Amino acid sequence: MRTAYSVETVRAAERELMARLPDGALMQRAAAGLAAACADLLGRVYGSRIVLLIGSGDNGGDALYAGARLARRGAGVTAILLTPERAHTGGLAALRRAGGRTAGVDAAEASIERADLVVDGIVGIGGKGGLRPEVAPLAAAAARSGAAVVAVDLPSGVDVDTGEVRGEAMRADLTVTFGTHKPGLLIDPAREYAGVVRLVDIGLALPSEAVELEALQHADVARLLPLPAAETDKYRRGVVGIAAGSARYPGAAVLAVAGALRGGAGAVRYVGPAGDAVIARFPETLVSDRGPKKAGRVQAWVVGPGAGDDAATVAEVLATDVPVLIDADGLRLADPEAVRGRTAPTLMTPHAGEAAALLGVSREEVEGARLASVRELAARYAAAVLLKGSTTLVAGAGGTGPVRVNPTGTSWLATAGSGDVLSGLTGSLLAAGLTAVDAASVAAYLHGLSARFAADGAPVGAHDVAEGIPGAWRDVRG
Ligand SMILES: NC(=O)C1=CN([C@@H]2O[C@H](COP(=O)(O)OP(=O)(O)OC[C@H]3O[C@@H](n4cnc5c(N)ncnc54)[C@H](O)[C@@H]3O)[C@@H](O)[C@H]2O)[C@@H](O)CC1
Repeated sequence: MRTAYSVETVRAAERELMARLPDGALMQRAAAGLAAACADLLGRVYGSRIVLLIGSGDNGGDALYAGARLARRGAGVTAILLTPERAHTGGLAALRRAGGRTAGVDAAEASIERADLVVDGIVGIGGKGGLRPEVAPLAAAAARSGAAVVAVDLPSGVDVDTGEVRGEAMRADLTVTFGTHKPGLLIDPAREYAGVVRLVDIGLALPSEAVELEALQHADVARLLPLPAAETDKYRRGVVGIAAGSARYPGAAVLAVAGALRGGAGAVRYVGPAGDAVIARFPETLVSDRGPKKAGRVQAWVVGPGAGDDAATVAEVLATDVPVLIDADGLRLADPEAVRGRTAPTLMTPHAGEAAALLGVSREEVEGARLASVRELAARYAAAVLLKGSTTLVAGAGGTGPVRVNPTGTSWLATAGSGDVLSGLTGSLLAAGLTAVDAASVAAYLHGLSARFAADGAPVGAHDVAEGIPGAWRDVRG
């Protein structure tokens, strides 16, 4: 499991470790890791031209010490001191001893233009707000120059704890982060500014109860996949009910069933007006037109994809005492009191637009503040929430505790119907007995992986994503 911690937790762990180490030892660990990552990126250090952008804090100190190490290996290193009187004293002395030069902001753009590598040591976890106006042009110059950009700890200008980007920020090809990932490195829009993230172990001891974000990896997902035992039957594997589709949107029903058939439940029951379309495509589906209550036993329901205005079905499903996933139209039709009052687990799966409507804010606000939005929805509805998008997030009911971030997402998934496939897949995992948070995060993982495999660099349709799910399972199980 990859984890991320808040600045507060990182700072506390740093203080604890610093008290036990000689002065400056921690910064040397960080600088050594940073210099090694820069050297790997450059390939050849000797003769390379490196520009360091140096702010007023320890983040600049890391960059200066790393610059000194690279200068000793024959790189031409120029440090641009953005606030010369406040640059890290020890780091500056080390750079000068190693033959590095310093320059003021006036010389910065010309140096950046000729550089092979630009190191962003402007701010790290102590940064507040976007880049200052006088520094913003340097970010643009770095982006123009063709030099590789390495951010120290995190790209300057992004919000480390939330992934929000409220002003100008550096865009890095590589971010070398220390001790642990930070939320801003895993959540869009900031994640996009970070490029590839390399974690350098500096010996921090971080308490597991303070985890802010979790990103499942292959091994975690493999452990959570429901596998049929030797003596099982379809009912013991779980039956998932899909209440979806309408005369107008029969395709949503077909796609949700397509996802559900690949999620590990023993049987898929479909309830709604699109039974003929579903049976034509998937004859193994148990179809009923008698409404959720009379459809027969299910262990979890999916309600909402393509549901149009059928509020009665949504209410009927919410009144059951099994786990319920509410998606798409269902989110609009569900009575918030009925959701909050449920005793069995509830999982809501909005995209940013649907989340915005539920929260009464704009879509841009949700996209700019995903972590806060998913927690807020989970708190308001006392339900688990999967917020779809460029980084899909999953919060547990109530919104406290670690939020899961899906690492397999791909923009190829931004295609009509892919959410219907996800809802069916997730419902199937719920029926098979996974918790709401596990079902949502495992489904998002498989769904993203499947889309990557199916796309392989070309557009995919939602049905391709559904068909690729077994391949994603096999890949995860190794
Ligand atoms: N504490 C430690 O032991 C370690 C810290 N390390 C490094 O130290 C960094 C944190 O250092 P600091 O706490 O000194 O904080 P930073 O270096 O991140 O920034 C603090 C300084 O930046 C200024 N500032 C804040 N926002 C700004 C903005 N938007 N534009 C320009 N200036 C801004 C502040 O006035 C302050 O002087 C970490 O990110 C990491 O790189 C590493 O060396 C590992 C060890």
